Amino acid sequence: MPLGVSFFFIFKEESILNHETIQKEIIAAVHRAKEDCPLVPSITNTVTIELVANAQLAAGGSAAMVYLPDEGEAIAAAGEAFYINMGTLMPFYAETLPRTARALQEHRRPWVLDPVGIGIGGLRKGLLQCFRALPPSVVRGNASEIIALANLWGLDSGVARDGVRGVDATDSVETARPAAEALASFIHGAVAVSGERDLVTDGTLTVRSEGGSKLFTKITGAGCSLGGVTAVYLAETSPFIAALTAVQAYNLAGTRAAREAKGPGSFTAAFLDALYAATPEKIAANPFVVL
Ligand SMILES: Nc1ncnc2c1ncn2[C@@H]1O[C@H](COP(=O)(O)OP(=O)(O)OP(=O)(O)O)[C@@H](O)[C@H]1O
Ligand SMILES: Cc1ncsc1CCO
Ligand SMILES: [Mg+2]
Repeated sequence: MPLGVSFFFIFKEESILNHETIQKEIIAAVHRAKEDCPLVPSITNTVTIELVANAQLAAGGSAAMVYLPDEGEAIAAAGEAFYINMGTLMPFYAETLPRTARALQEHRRPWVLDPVGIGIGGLRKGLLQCFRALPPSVVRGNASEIIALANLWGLDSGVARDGVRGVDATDSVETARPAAEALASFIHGAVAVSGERDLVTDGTLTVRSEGGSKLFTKITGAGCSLGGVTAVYLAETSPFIAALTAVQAYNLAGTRAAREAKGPGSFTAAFLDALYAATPEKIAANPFVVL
């Protein structure tokens, strides 16, 4: 092989993420989260706040939930990554969320946005418009939320309408792929779309992760807590690997929990146990396909 050609192959192998290199990065991220116990604060909804904190602890992180503007600012600087979930807005969030997002930008802290309930009201819309100029590192949502956010930010989502109804999805994950890729490119980060099969993209590289359980749709907060766990891994690795690691952990733990659960109540407990017990190697070995 001429020297130029072999150099090309070596360069290609080292610089391009493939299935094997992605698995290695997932393993490293899970190890580091458990070793470092990063502080990952959240401003999240009041419905699922406890599940978010418990899932973050199970992944190895340290959780801290705040509501007030000055506390959001202060803890944004103290934390290593951050999670903002728009589920249950209150009037003072008009001040808390922009001030926290500005502090995150100033201190160069990566953060995850879950645009829950996009489309419900004016404050939510205004705050999400404000985040266009203060972008997160990862957007995590169900298919309808991802399509709606791409449309709100004027990106080419591939779907003109948005099918959000309350906080649940009415679109398929595959339908949201163009919106997810456009959003990920726009934020120079990653987007995770949840559903029966999850999609994770950095705008160029798109991966589909399999597993989980239908029982996830019978509890509230599986998606919210997935966002919180993504933020834990974001303290340790790139947006794309963080988003995929969390998705892989959820699909593995969800599959295992469903084997023992009798219904939504026992599923939630079995899921937290399985998330806590999930090894880096098993998380990386959960089935995923590079599309
Ligand atoms: N039909 C399904 N089969 C398997 N796993 C699923 C299914 N639907 C959702 N999940 C999993 O459930 C988790 C949450 O995804 P979901 O799309 O329900 O989020 P969400 O609608 O934002 O949830 P919430 O707003 O209640 O927190 C993800 O890990 C996803 O893979
Ligand atoms: C049910 C619900 N309502 C507002 S936030 C939330 C949690 C799921 O997104
Ligand atoms: Mg949700």
